[in-house]
Amino acid sequence: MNHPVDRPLTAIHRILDANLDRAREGLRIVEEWCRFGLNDASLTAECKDLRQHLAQWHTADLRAARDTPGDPGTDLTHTAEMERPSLGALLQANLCRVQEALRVLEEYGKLDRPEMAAACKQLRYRVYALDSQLMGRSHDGRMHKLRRSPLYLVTSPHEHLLPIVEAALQGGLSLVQYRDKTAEDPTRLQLAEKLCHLCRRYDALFLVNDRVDIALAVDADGVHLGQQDIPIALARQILGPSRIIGRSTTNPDEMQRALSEGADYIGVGPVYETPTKAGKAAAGLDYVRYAAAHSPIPWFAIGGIDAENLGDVIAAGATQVAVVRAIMQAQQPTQATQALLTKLGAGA
Ligand SMILES: Cc1ncc(COP(=O)(O)OP(=O)(O)O)c(N)n1
Ligand SMILES: Cc1nc(C(=O)O)sc1CCOP(=O)(O)O
Ligand SMILES: [Mg+2]
Repeated sequence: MNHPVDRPLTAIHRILDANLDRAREGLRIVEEWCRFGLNDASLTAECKDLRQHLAQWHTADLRAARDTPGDPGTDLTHTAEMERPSLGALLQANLCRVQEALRVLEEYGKLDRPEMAAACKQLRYRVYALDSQLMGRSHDGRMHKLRRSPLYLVTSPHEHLLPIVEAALQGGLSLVQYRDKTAEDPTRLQLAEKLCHLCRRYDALFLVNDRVDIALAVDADGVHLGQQDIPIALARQILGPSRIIGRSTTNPDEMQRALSEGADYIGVGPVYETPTKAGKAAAGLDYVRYAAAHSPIPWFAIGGIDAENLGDVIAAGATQVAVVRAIMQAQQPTQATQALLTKLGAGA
């Protein structure tokens, strides 16, 4: 065996050659999903541009250093590479591969071609941004965000709807549902689109109440369906596998059905009677305790919850709550959001 210090430049060239290939292959795999799975022109263009930037550095001298038969690593395969339990896992593995390859190019590039090393550092930051954009939109990525959202704002119609939601986002909110039971469809569509963009800017999830068609039209992260809305399986068929579907439940039977139908999360309520949903009897804290003991999926206590009674809801076992008036009617939505988040143990 030749010691690498005997021929360091050839070895470095082999490392650069292999990692330029590795990074581009990983990008191509991600690009195919952006193009054919998501139909997303801008993510597809970003992957392609990254690949083309890398191609510029893959010069003939690096290719000439390749020695595949003499490479002891070609037979080494980790079992994790043979198993991809989900699309999310496949994309994540390839994004990690690209990031690792870029880091290798950056480090070894410093020894031989510093300009390429500096360029690869910038490309790595772009891949991180791609990662968060893309994984934020897979089912795994969306569910990860949902689990990390202790507070869920369900909106009500308001002349200052967008500024209120933005104020709440500034207070740390990361999950929003557009709920409007009375507006005409063109208004709903327009508001849903604006809210969706706003939420994206703050890296928050955006769901639409009741309306699968509007959720799809604005490319929302999901939909919330009540007991009177369409079956979850049908919504899944329309929305595809990556979006979140929530279901309202008021008692253990409804919870059980929501679970067997494949809900991603459930609403648990109304905890207290509320004018926002007038006429619906309270399910009470007993049902919150039941959910705490039995729900295997994320669940949000909802109905009449405010800063005053939140402590009781938390004491009954809730770690995630949904509110309408406590934010929509607050004098200062940013501070109201922060106060609720602090009580939920997630304040700034
Ligand atoms: C998080 C959350 N939970 C429950 C509901 C209520 O949904 P639904 O029973 O369909 O009633 P409407 O909101 O459509 O009046 C919800 N929207 N969000
Ligand atoms: C929209 C909604 N759904 C409920 C349910 O129990 O399913 S309670 C509710 C209204 C919650 O509004 P507020 O926070 O203003 O009381
Ligand atoms: Mg509904």
